[in-house]
Amino acid sequence: MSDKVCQNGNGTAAKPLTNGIANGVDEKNEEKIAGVFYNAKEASWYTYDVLQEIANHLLARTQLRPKIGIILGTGLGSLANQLTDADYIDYQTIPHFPVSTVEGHVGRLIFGYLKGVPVMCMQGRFHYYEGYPLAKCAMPVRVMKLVGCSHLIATNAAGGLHPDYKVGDIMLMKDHINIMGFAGNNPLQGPNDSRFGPRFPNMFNAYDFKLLKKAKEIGRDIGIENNLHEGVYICLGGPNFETVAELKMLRIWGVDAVGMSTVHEITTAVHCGMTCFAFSLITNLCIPSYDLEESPCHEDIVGIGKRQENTLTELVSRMAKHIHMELKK
Ligand SMILES: O=P(O)(O)O[C@H]1O[C@H](CO)[C@@H](O)[C@H]1O
Ligand SMILES: Nc1nc2[nH]cnc2c(=O)[nH]1
Repeated sequence: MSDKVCQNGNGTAAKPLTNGIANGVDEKNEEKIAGVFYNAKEASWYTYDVLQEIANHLLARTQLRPKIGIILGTGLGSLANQLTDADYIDYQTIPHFPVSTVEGHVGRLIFGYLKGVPVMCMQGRFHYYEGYPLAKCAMPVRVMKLVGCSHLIATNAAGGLHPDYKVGDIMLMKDHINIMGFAGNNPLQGPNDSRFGPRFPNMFNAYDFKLLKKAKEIGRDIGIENNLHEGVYICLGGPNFETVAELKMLRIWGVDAVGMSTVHEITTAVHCGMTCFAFSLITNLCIPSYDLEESPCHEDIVGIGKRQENTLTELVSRMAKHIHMELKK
């Protein structure tokens, strides 16, 4: 057994997390968080009017009018350090906004310029396992739309199931499996407000084919083509990582990377007509074997994101630049 903090998957000692959060619960926000646990009704509370109120609040706090929304996944938050002339808006200060409770998710919105392109960036997302209903997890996507974003770039940390994947590789998402939706849990559940989109949205081209092609081109330009893949992502509810039997099943299903986010965000974005691009940073390998000494651990996962900051910044900023130029045409 090695002496790394988290080797055996039995959980790590509770550590103080970022922005004052300890053991996953910020004392100041404990009441707010406790109030949302398992309260699915709250999801449908985010009506068009409430979301418009949030969007108006944000627009009053920044001069920027970005067309591109970015969601930074676990450990990928440092990409936000590259934003210039930025307005930082903590989630706690936004009316009706949840708070981030996970290490590696700072919990603020940033309006700024990414290599000259105006963007709206979530430095920290919301997960189902935090106790938020899926519609609430994905709610900021609708806010992005109401703020004026036509495009979404979503990033995540994920376990690599495909046998060719290595830690640090990037998997461009070409599709996903909405397994939580299979079980009747979907962010679009409940009354449909057609101002956002249709009752029965089509997910056929959820991940924009042209953007996918552009990302591969950029991958070649920045010399990461050998570490760049295209694959299928699945979001499980978490927070536990997978059993060996589950990994075996996911492989049979054609899953290449496994995580606990993104699918409900993309579903919501597609529903409201946004063009989506997403990728997974492969932070650990999901090897379906009982003979392994190591199992995934959140602290390691956060670390991989930080390590890949430069590459990820290059990819995201070049994609943003490309979208920006296309929108100008
Ligand atoms: O999907 P993101 O937020 O990138 O984070 C992934 O990494 C965390 C587990 O370490 C989980 O939250 C999982 O979803
Ligand atoms: N479910 C899941 N989420 C992850 N996020 C990062 N790695 C993993 C993983 O192996 N499994």
